Amino acid sequence: MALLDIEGVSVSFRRARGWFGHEQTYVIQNLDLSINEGEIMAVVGASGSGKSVLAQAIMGILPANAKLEGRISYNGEPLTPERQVHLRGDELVLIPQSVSYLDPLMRVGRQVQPVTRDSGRKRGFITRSHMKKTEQELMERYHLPQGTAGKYPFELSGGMARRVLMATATSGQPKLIIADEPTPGIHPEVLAETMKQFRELANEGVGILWITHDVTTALTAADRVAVFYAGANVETAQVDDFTGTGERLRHPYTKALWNALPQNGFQPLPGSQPLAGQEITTGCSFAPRCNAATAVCTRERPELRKVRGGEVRCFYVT
Ligand SMILES: Nc1ncnc2c1ncn2[C@@H]1O[C@H](COP(=O)(O)OP(=O)(O)OP(=O)(O)O)[C@@H](O)[C@H]1O
Ligand code: NI
Repeated sequence: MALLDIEGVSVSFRRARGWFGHEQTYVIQNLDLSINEGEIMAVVGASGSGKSVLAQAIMGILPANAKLEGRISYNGEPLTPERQVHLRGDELVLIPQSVSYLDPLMRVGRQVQPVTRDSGRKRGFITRSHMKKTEQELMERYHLPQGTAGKYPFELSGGMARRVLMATATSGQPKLIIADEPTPGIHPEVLAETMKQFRELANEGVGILWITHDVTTALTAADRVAVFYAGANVETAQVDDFTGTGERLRHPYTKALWNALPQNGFQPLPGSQPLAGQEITTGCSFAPRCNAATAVCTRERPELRKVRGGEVRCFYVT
């Protein structure tokens, strides 16, 4: 049983249209994805492919105008809004894409919990010893300069803020971490630290969903890589599949992503990702850019199927 199981999940936003009308725009379509205990699953995909929206859906923090369909299970049971509230910030944590998730009016030290939780500590009531412990931890474990705990978020540099977010998320006893990396990437040093900490946590059994737009980075630390295209996961590959000219990769989009990397010859993929639409796409969302597409690809939507130890959403991959 997977730690997190996402089955047939779609997310749409309700937007005003004209004077009185509304329309639903689908940004995630029939997504299937699972994360096991102790596994780092990287999610890669172009900007706007729905990665952060998926993170919000799992955490239960989608905006009010969003509609979620499908099933998300955690530990074998449906992840209901009640369970999300109960688990959030505890077993289930988010390292958000932007620092704007930190409370701008609260000193950093109050937003980070020390590793050993003070028993009976109540929210809002922070003792001097708590602040001291937090300060020490920020310095030792997260390499932040002395005095960080007393600062406000706006006083932090990008790299420092990232470390604080990491500290906030990992200081309890998380079982599932959703890490949404900022675009463009984070400071290489902070990234290296983060990846090391993720691996340690994964070794302890924590499942990690690691959202990044950068394939090269994903490959350095992940176990599996889920590739998003226009709101759907087109492939789940093993890290080892990314090799050579991409002959072990399954989906044409994953191959194109791989071959577009500077070290693989910078071969660009013509065209662009389709925009979010009013309805779930009938055909394959990649068909307009695919050399191998046939009539069936624009007519029918391929299901995710298991191929060579991975998963792919394409009729023709063998
Ligand atoms: N609150 C919202 N209301 C309406 N549309 C939204 C909202 N939030 C996100 N979207 C749309 O959903 C789509 C997916 O956005 P998302 O932020 O998940 O992309 P992403 O894959 O995380 O991109 P990036 O790599 O740039 O972070 C985009 O088209 C975006 O405009
Ligand atoms: Ni994002």
